[in-house]
Amino acid sequence: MAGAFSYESSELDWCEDNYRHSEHVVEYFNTISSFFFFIISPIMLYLMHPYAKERNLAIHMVWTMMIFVGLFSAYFHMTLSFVGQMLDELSILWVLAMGYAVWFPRRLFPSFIKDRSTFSNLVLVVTIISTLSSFVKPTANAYALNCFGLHMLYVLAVEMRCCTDQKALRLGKLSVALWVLAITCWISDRFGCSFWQRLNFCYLHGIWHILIVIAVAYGSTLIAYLDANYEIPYSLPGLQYWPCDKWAVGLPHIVLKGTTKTQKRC
Ligand SMILES: CCCCCCCC/C=C\CCCCCCCC(=O)N[C@@H](CO)[C@H](O)/C=C/CCCCCCCCCCCCC
Ligand SMILES: [Ca+2]
Ligand SMILES: [Zn+2]
Repeated sequence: MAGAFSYESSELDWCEDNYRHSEHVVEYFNTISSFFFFIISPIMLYLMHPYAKERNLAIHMVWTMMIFVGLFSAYFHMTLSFVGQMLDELSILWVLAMGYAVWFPRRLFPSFIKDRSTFSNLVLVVTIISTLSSFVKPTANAYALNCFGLHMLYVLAVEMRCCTDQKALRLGKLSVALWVLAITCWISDRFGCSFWQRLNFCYLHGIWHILIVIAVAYGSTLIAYLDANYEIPYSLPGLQYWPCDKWAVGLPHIVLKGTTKTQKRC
């Protein structure tokens, strides 16, 4: 058991040279880049609050758990231990499950599912089974997680088919572009390491960390915006960018221009 905590007990080893910058941190840049999750997650929690308050406070679980993804990712790259790998992968699985439970469009539910709470229970059962099966062949977990990423892209594409809202379309294109860039870095680091070592540039996995957290911020805001239009249309949801809506770059969030629960009660 103690072996599972020991340095380099994971079968995974990313392209970055081990112990290059510190004798205590196996992959330095991969560890440092995981801290991006700590920067983006609290900002997203703050920006999502008006929408979550109106829709369901459980939505905050997604970005709260992303803080743990960052923590476990940093621990994994610092040690490359088996426990670090499992914590990193299982925390991603549970964030994805949370995202599906709160945002999966109601009209795409399987016909035998009546409401969101039954759907969430189904997601919970599937996630518990996946958690247990992740110990069978741990090296396959990352690929399975990326398949969920592909499924999310499919759900987004289905939802955007009839969309004419220019701001949402732009956000959709940006999310997909960021995801493509991120996954290219992840695959290149995994399978093209000897090439990158020859160029003395072994930082693609760290760049993946930065790109994927921004892709998730963009993609999840878009899904949340489509959800708000469907579930709380009276609140007149709109899309804006933080810190300044006029800038070409920034973090997207939902603004509610119509009535809200508190206003309705008055
Ligand atoms: C309708 C469903 C909506 C769900 C929205 C939920 C959003 C949260 C999704 C995912 C969190 C991703 C976190 C990535 C953490 C990276 C840590 C890491 O690098 N781990 C690696 C080892 O260090 C590991 O090998 C990585 C495994 C692959 C993880 C793949 C996750 C899928 C990401 C999907 C993101 C889609 C973005 C949206 C684009 C439109
Ligand atoms: Ca390495
Ligand atoms: Zn990583």
